[in-house]
Amino acid sequence: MADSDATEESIACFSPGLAGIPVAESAVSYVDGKLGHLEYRGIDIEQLAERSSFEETSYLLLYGKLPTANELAAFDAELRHHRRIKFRIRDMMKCFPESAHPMDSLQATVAALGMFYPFPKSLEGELGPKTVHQVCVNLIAKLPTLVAAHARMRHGDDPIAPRDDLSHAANFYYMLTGEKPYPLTERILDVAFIVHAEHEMNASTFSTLVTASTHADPYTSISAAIGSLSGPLHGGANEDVLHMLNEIGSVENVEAYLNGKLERKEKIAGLGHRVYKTRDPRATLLVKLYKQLTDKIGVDTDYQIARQVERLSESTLGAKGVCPNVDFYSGIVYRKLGIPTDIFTPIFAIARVSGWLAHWKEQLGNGRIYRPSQIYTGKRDQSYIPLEDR
Ligand SMILES: CC(=O)SCCNC(=O)CCNC(=O)[C@H](O)C(C)(C)COP(=O)(O)OP(=O)(O)OC[C@H]1O[C@@H](n2cnc3c(N)ncnc32)[C@H](O)[C@@H]1OP(=O)(O)O
Ligand SMILES: O=C([O-])CC(=O)C(=O)O
Repeated sequence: MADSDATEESIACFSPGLAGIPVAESAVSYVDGKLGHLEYRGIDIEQLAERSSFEETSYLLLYGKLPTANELAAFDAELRHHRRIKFRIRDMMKCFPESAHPMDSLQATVAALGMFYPFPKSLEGELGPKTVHQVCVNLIAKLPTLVAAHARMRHGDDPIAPRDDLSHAANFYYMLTGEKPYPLTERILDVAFIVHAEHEMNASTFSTLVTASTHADPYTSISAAIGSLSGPLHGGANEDVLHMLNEIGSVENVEAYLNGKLERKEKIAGLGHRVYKTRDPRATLLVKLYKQLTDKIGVDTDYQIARQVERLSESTLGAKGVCPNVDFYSGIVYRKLGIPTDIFTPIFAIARVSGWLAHWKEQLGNGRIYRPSQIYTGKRDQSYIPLEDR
């Protein structure tokens, strides 16, 4: 560390990946990583998965309390009303390359939304509750439409207009496939949205907050979050898990696959978590959903391979707290619903936008610009060398 001016104090605080460093105070969700327990606004995720809807859970996250019947009806009606997207946004998506990943399309179109719905820039963050509410409704309502429209247009199909008579989950499925879902499909998608809606200070939520801390507009902040979520160490892992299951191909191949990965010290998609040192409670809920689906049609190879990966990794990785996370079992549920693999992470974003916005709202007016420090490891006091002398 010669030539650096790092102080002993800054070196002592340094935690790669900010592990264990609180960056905000928040009342949105609570995770107990040892027990594998998750609460949104104090309510156990299992209860929400059992009894709530995505619309109600979004209200809970944004407003810190369960809505009354009237409040829920009004919020739901607003969401339905704001599902449509402007034709210019659709035209813009048509110009994206056919090979564009749906997460890249989503990130770009959410950033573009900010041009259509200008947001007052304020140095003091003085924003009326109505403006803030309107932004939340607009983003939660429009994300499914953006995802479904791109998914269809990339194959040359026309986008399907949203239907106001369907729930958030049913309408997304309808816009994606052209078919109204069976009640079980609708409920499974709804619960998948609930369990993905929020997870305290994960990388994409932190991205939202870092961007918003400069008082950039919320569309820019959510676009930054979508970019963050797309990475394979975060939300993008749900897509990678399915590629891994395809690559393994059969239950008999799991052991050799795992041994190879461990020998090469490579990570296994869908396993491990910064906070959970036991099975992620959401993985358990997703297995339950999968079983509801397969009660009727029987388990398939994807699930059998995934279970074998979990079983065989227990003694090695499980022993050091590397267990299935939320991304491990979500893809096998979505595949069973006939959803294309590259739409898995966009589904995560459709759900997580409520959590991102809850944190964004919480930070409004009381945040300070994020500006951590660094430990400089470069040289000092170097002289400029003219080009001809180098
Ligand atoms: C929605 C979500 O974001 S959930 C997470 C989705 N991401 C994934 O599934 C990708 C695979 N998992 C990972 O890459 C990591 O576990 C992360 C990114 C989730 C967490 O990373 P970190 O908290 O930084 O843990 P880190 O990478 O330091 O791992 C700690 C130890 O567990 C091991 N480990 C962690 N995850 C895995 C894995 N998936 N496969 C094999 N070993 C693993 C590491 O090799 C390391 O071992 P060591 O102490 O012997 O060197
Ligand atoms: O909390 C994290 O780091 C990742 C995660 O599980 C999530 O965002 O749902």
